[in-house]
Amino acid sequence: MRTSDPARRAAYDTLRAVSEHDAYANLVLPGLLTERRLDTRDAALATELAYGTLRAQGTYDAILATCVDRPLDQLDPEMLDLLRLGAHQLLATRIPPHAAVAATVDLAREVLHEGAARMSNAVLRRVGRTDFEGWVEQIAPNPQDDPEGFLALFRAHPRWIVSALWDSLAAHRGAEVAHDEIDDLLRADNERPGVTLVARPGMADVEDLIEEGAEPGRYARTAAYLGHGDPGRIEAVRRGRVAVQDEGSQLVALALAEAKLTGDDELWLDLCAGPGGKAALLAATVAQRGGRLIAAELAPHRARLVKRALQPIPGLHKAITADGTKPAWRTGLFDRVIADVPCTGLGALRRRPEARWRRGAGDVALLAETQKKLLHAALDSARPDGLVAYVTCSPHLAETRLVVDDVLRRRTDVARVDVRPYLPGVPELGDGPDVQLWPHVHGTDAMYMALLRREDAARD
Ligand SMILES: C[S@@+](CC[C@H](N)C(=O)[O-])C[C@H]1O[C@@H](n2cnc3c(N)ncnc32)[C@H](O)[C@@H]1O
Repeated sequence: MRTSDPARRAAYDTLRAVSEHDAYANLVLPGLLTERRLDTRDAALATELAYGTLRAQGTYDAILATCVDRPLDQLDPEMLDLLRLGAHQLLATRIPPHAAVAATVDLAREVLHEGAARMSNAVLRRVGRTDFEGWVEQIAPNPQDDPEGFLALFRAHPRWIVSALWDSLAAHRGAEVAHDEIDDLLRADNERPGVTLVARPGMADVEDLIEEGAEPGRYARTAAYLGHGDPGRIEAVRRGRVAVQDEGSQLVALALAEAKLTGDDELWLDLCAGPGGKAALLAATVAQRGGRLIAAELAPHRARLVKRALQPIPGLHKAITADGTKPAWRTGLFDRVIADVPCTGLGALRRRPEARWRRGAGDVALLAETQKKLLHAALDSARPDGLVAYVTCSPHLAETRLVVDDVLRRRTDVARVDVRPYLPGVPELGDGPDVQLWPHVHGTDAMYMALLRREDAARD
């Protein structure tokens, strides 16, 4: 591949892989950067351009729709990606407008043809006539009349997501706070998070990571922040004693591990384990108590990742490929169970730049059905007095509180446990008993956790 502009070319190729093959930008781009040996500066530019363009794609499309003389779905998809990349440079970077247009026109000539170069020149000149705020003024609804519609365009989130996040903020933090904070939350979704490390209990210490230049985590005793450093340079990461893991994920796993339990405490289950981040943290923790973890995962390729994640952890843990809704083990077997269920991922939008445009409101109901089945199965798998953590990386009420409420309405053998005492030092956890973490408040992904105790009674 010959190009005079490796950063823009890598960004463009990432956009194409995402649009054409449903690829994940955070998996594609690092591979391209390594394969093409981009230097640090170009790699940083390519990352900013690819992630920034993908994050704000819906807003750029709304702007481009007013600058192109036909519906956007009638453009070649290559042309559309190119225009989005150009719009991002014009509206959200410090690249001078003439350079943004010229670089995109050159790229059009290189990857498409002369006609595309002419078209991108004409369209981007129209885009560049006003700045981002100017465009918002022209095409966004009035914030007083339609605050959700305004924020959807201004903060580049689909409207249904703005609405779901707002509802969840209101339910957990009150209507007034939600009104004041929704913009902070959406803004936090648009910021690339730094790298957080987990020092797996009994295998590494946060102090060792501080010596490597990391800062101690705010809340989890296992967490350290590496900023935008490369975790691969740390020996303990290469050996699996330390891994990359959001602090919210660490907190919910540790809360389950710390919750008060009477009786045996040696057999734990992770019902939805892939790719294995929480499984590895829980396995290291139960190993310190002389116990073991069974980690189930439906997708065979993800079960292989779980197996790999568990390999360095001391103890006799096991990764199995299994459908958690149809347990392959006898009921009432486990002392502690985590059901970190498949969800829309609305709590981790800052990590996956394209994710917000991929999901639709219709996905939620379908996922909620699976989530309920998995929670029933998790409860059935726990022994009497055993504990179950229901966890999602989405704050959507229909995937969190409403799932738990629905499952509990149908059973007489479950009690709710207040999670908050097991998150010591974490502020602003609401009225309980469940907890919702927030990127703009806690600096973590928006993890949700409900804690349930299985009681000795029959299901309805
Ligand atoms: C949110 S992810 C789990 C993340 C994981 N706990 C971690 O910390 O790395 C949910 C996982 O559940 C898996 N899954 C979906 N349906 C399942 C089922 N019926 N049984 C077991 N796993 C399932 C998905 O493939 C996905 O890997």
